Amino acid sequence: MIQSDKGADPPGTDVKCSTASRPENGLSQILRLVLQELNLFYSRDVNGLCLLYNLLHSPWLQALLKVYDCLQEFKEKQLAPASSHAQALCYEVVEILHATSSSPEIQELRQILQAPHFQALLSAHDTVAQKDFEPLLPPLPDNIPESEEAMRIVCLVKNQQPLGATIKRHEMTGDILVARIIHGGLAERSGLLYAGDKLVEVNGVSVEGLDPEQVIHILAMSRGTIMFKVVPVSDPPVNSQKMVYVRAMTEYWPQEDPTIPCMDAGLPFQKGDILQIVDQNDALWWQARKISDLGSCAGLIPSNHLLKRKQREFWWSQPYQPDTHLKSTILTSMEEEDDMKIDEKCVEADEETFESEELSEDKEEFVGYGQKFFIAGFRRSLRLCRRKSHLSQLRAGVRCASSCSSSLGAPYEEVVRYQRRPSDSHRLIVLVGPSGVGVNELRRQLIELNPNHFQSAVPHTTRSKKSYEMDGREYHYVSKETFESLMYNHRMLEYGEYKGHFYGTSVDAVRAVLEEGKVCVMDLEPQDIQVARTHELKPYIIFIKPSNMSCMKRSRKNAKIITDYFVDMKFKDEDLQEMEDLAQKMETQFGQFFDHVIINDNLQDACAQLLSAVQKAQEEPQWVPATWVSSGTES
Ligand SMILES: Nc1ncnc2c1ncn2[C@@H]1O[C@H](COP(=O)(O)OP(=O)(O)OP(=O)(O)O)[C@@H](O)[C@H]1O
Repeated sequence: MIQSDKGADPPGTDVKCSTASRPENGLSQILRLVLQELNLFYSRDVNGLCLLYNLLHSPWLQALLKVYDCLQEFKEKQLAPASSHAQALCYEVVEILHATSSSPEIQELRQILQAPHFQALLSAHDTVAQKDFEPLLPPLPDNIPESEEAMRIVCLVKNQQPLGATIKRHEMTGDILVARIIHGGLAERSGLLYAGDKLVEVNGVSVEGLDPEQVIHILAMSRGTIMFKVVPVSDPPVNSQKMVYVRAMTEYWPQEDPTIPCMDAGLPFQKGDILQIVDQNDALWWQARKISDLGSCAGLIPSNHLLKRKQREFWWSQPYQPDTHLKSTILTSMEEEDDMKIDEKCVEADEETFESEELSEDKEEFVGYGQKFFIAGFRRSLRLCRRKSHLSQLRAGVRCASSCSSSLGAPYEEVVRYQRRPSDSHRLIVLVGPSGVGVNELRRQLIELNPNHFQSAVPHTTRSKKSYEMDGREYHYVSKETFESLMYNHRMLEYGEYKGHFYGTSVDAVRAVLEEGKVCVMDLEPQDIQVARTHELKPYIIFIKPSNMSCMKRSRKNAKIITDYFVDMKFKDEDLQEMEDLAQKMETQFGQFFDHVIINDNLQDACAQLLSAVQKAQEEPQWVPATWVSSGTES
């Protein structure tokens, strides 16, 4: 019907002319005319017209046709620069403006024209307009014999960047083959070289009979353009793997690995680095980038399987040391040292320092007393009691096992970006740091900022309740049997023994805070982090680190260290040194778990950083183990 009606176009309207060359007569114009005509039929109530009328009137169809018109118009336009010397023109204009009497508008225009980003834009424009592209590729040799039909000539311009390919010698034939093409490197971007291609010549030099090292030497000596003659691999590999992101749970230094196929192509990484794995085709060597440097070309890293094997070999090559992990080397020796120190401090303290037994215990346990208000969960750090308990021996054993297994555990942990939804529970905030660094101080300050939003978990104890205490406020008071059952059923995130009583924080106590819609903030010993790393709690681990010795001496001038004998002592140099050493060891051994690091120098700054980190943890996407997101299983 519309076709037959086309003949009824009003005179003077050329609907058959090119829609592209005359935009005013484009498709949307045609549509307008059709609608005008349909209008006539519509008023006569012709069947089905109403439907068609609505369809043609629909805004989306109108918009679509407009887009089509624009594209058609653009397609037929030959874009040419108005000037290929825009930058020179700009200088001229600036000169003229200088000579002109100055007004605010002229000054502003001069500033805009002279601004570096504007100059850079004009320079880029002129480069494109003049087609001034460097470097120029040399012409292909024209005397290629017919017998070399299966060959490919590849010219690459090196431009001070590595080629991004490795070579090897075929064990049987002795041929020099391209072993792998590095993602993002020059060779890959050219799309002309593939793993498996056989090298015949490099810059006109035959590689027959040469060692890979000799070929590499020729390549290294080459500047500018390199010409390869290759026999292409019959079946070029296709990388159809999806990108995987992992957290490095160990460190890797290619320079120290004699087994890496090409040391220069290796990607060094440290514990905790997030890596984007772009190629897992090789069972032994993967290709990866650091997410902090995604623009760079990929590097070689050992595959999961290979790195595990390396870890095992390294482990067995070490002389037997019964206590090589953090807790035993540092804390066991600290246990003895501390006992000595505490004795010294005890001798140093005068008698007036000792108060009545009950008051002393309160003071010892609750740092929160004497503050603006009482905050549950602020019994003094368990770190002191852990050092002196028989439980610590047991825990040391458990920790040794877990520490050993973690050093031999999966070297990469698959991670994904996780953004907490408003309906999800808050992530548990865990503060970790060497004793005395200010973990409790920062935790308390954070909670005091907004006690309705931030809260500690109420710990459990086996000691009896005092007259002024309330069950569930200072502690959950439980029997020794109940405590042990929680412990052995892995319901305690941390625990310790002090003066014959057990103390600890349970998963349920944390859950209770989270279920109230609050953010639970707790401190943990680094070796307890693994226990808290579950799908349910999704802990965000913040490492509180001491600053350097001179800064610490200044900032801790009036601070008090809390000792086992509840004598608040000033920090001595050796306390600060011990803190620094311990922080370093914690970072070396557990750095892979730290989501954020805060240097606690100026307390106010550190507290502001803590608040910002905690908000980011709850509101912004973060890397978390893939198992926390993809399934309901705990890891
Ligand atoms: N940035 C800082 N500047 C000055 N003093 C600080 C700073 N951070 C903490 N302090 C003080 O240092 C002392 C020890 O801090 P805190 O009790 O928080 O340490 P901790 O890391 O919890 O160690 P522990 O668990 O062994 O008690 C406290 O007196 C605290 O007020």
